Amino acid sequence: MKIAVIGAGYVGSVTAAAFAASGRRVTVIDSDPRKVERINGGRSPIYEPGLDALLGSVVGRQLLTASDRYDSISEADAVFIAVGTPSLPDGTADLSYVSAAADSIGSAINPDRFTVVVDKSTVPVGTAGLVASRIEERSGLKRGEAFAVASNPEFLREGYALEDVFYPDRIVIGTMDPEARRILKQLYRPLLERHNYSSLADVIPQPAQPKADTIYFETDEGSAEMIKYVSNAFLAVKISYINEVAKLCEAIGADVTDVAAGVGLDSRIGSKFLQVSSGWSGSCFPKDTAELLSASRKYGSELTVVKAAVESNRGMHDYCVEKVRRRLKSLIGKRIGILGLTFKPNTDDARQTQASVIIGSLLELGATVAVHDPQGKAMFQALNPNLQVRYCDTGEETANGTDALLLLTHWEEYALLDWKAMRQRMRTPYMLDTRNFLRTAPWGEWGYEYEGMGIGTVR
Ligand SMILES: NC(=O)c1ccc[n+]([C@@H]2O[C@H](COP(=O)([O-])OP(=O)(O)OC[C@H]3O[C@@H](n4cnc5c(N)ncnc54)[C@H](O)[C@@H]3O)[C@@H](O)[C@H]2O)c1
Ligand SMILES: O=c1ccn([C@@H]2O[C@H](COP(=O)(O)OP(=O)(O)O[C@H]3O[C@H](CO)[C@@H](O)[C@H](O)[C@H]3O)[C@@H](O)[C@H]2O)c(=O)[nH]1
Repeated sequence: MKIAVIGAGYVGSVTAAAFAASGRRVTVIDSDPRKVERINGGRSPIYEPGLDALLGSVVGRQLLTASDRYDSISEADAVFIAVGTPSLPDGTADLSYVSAAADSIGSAINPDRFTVVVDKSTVPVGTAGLVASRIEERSGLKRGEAFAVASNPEFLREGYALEDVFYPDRIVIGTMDPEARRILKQLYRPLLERHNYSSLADVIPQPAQPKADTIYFETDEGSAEMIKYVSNAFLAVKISYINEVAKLCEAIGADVTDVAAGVGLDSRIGSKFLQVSSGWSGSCFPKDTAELLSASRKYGSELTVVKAAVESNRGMHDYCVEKVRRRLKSLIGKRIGILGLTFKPNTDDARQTQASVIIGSLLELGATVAVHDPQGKAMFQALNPNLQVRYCDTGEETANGTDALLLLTHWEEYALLDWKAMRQRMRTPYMLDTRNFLRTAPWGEWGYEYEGMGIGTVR
């Protein structure tokens, strides 16, 4: 079977590599020639643990090539669309990249063979129909005859993308076309059965925990498209809930870590996504909650729970700034060090990260800010040209002369810093750990004033 994947970003490059590792011949198409060149050189276009080695292996075995041309579409049994769907200013999803990809597929599709076009991008209900009409317009073909369209949302998490694509909880397929269902089931069989993995054992990660079998779930296009948004919004609501509980724990005199652990022991609730933070962020939750909310309003059925989570989340960013302001009295002329610019560890993705909001507020309140991130500096700098901050090469340098350090992202590298020595670099030894990541260290002994999140003084 031959596959084409359009878009070599966080989803497309991982998807393409996983299909190639399961024995398919894959072409990944991207309009950015730098990404194409990197992949053809056997290197990852993004920072994602394990992806360099996997791409090196499948490119080396000639199972995967990259191109900026669409020629390979004419030979593909399945074409996956994995281009970006960022937010427009009104919160709705920008479908211009998906539309452009559909047009290019329409121009290149082979009328003499059946092709299933699969939407892996996160898109609103109805987009499968839009993709089909654009292909019909360009090609003169009829949906259901020479081609079909399916929705196959992706659920991978950045930083764990390989584990998530090789051992997913579920694969959701949205199409009522029987031929498309047959092709996709055949395509996913090696990943479902995990039988090809042994030959690539050196480049496919072992899951941290034993993984249950993957559920293969078939439905219609619209329901599949909806499943993706509802899943992301559900997770965002869950985090917002525990973050609000953290604030209450501080006020009432309880410890949110224990509260979350105890609550999560109920198997109906589960322990995942109950980690307190300065708020959820990144390239998915903010845009996907915005699109879902906007769709719910359009159809007169506003999802007020999601609306509350979005508002609460912004409040969480502000709460962190307020904690620092309260401790330092005023921020005018104060020097703040920020550890972590990405929305979570093990990624270089700095799109819509909470760090940009928090830093913006600190600067507005008169502070000067020094920042560090192990991987996210380049993207953060490119996306936030107006934030006047000093970029540091190390965590140690970030601490120099500061009145407060804020740990925003729990990179493992920050656990390894010599915190005792870091204290000597600071002007005022105040540390706000927004993830409760380093809370067990002997901060008092080292002369710090340490604050976590949601750790109230027990009365
Ligand atoms: N990032 C994630 O963790 C994640 C997880 C699940 C789902 N998603 C969804 O998957 C989609 C892709 O997200 P991403 O983070 O991989 O985006 P991305 O921006 O990292 O990658 C998109 C790629 O598509 C390329 N591209 C855009 N238009 C093109 C065209 N017409 N032809 C060829 N290439 C084109 C871009 O150059 C870019 O490399 C989004 O809808 C997103 O919501 C993302
Ligand atoms: O207990 C938690 C878990 C996460 N977060 C934060 O929530 C955000 C999102 O985290 P995560 O979901 O791990 O990252 P993503 O890579 O954005 O993955 C989400 O978004 C993807 C894109 O749609 C989906 O594919 C994934 O299933 C979904 O988890 C980040 O800011 C995290 O720091 C918390 O604050 N507490």
